[in-house]
Amino acid sequence: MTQTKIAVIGGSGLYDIDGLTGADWVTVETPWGKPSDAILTGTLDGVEMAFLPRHGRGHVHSPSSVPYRANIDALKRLGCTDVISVSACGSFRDEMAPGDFVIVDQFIDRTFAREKSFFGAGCVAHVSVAHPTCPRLGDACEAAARDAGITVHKGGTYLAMEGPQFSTLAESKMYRESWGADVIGMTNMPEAKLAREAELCYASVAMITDYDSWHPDHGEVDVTAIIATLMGNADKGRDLVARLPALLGADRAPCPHGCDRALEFAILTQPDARDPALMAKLDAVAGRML
Ligand SMILES: CSC[C@H]1O[C@H](OP(=O)(O)O)[C@H](O)[C@@H]1O
Ligand SMILES: Nc1ncnc2[nH]cnc12
Repeated sequence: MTQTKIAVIGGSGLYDIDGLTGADWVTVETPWGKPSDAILTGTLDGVEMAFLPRHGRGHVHSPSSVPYRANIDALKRLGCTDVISVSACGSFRDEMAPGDFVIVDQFIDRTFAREKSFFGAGCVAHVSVAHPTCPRLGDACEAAARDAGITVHKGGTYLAMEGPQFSTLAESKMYRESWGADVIGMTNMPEAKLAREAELCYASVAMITDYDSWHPDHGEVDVTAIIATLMGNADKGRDLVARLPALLGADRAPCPHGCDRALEFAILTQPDARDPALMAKLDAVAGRML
């Protein structure tokens, strides 16, 4: 058993959470640069929590400029075991309506202007992301959403686009009709891949704000409409997060899906061929293996 420490990465509209005992914003330095912001730490129902606003307070970072590696490293460095992403998303399905939540379990990664791995020349590693989210953590998020009276859909494919512009109508239709995506956003990749490399359980809660641009009855997505829906969604997101500690508990058994052991056979570079400078940067992410 290890001690549970739940990290929440808050997306657009979610810049803090309430009710933490001993709440403190802590600054964390990482070898990958500065995280998006300081991290709000404290306990909730006796469980340790860490909250990081993905875009920073005041919404400073665009989806492409979010320091994804620093964010995941900082959460690992703080001892987090589980990461829950709470994100604003567009919907490609009639039944996934604005205001609903989707527990995402798959991704299509269309991002191209971001650092996607902690590893590289001097220490090569290949982790599996066939199942990029943790079912145990996803189940807890679903239960928390249901307890909070939120309309929640279990399972869905999230199309991660580069942005910051929204999709063209042709892209929107292609993602929905040909590619089978259910929701769209700009931030969960490479975040989910990096969490896997850092051996953290990762779950993604998509808070639906709009129908992107494909829906014949809803016109094209625009940010004013998104913001109107975002505020109500953020309150529901806070309610969901507040219910997680009681559901996950303070003592955590090893992940039954192996998220916490993802690096076990992943590092290919022989010990004597590894680059000492990169190895030093991997102290938190891969410390267990080094
Ligand atoms: C405010 S609309 C576009 C913006 O919102 C989402 O951010 P996040 O995933 O952090 O909630 C989307 O991915 C875009 O970054
Ligand atoms: N339609 C959309 N496309 C990309 N990111 C989004 N975030 C919220 N709605 C979105």
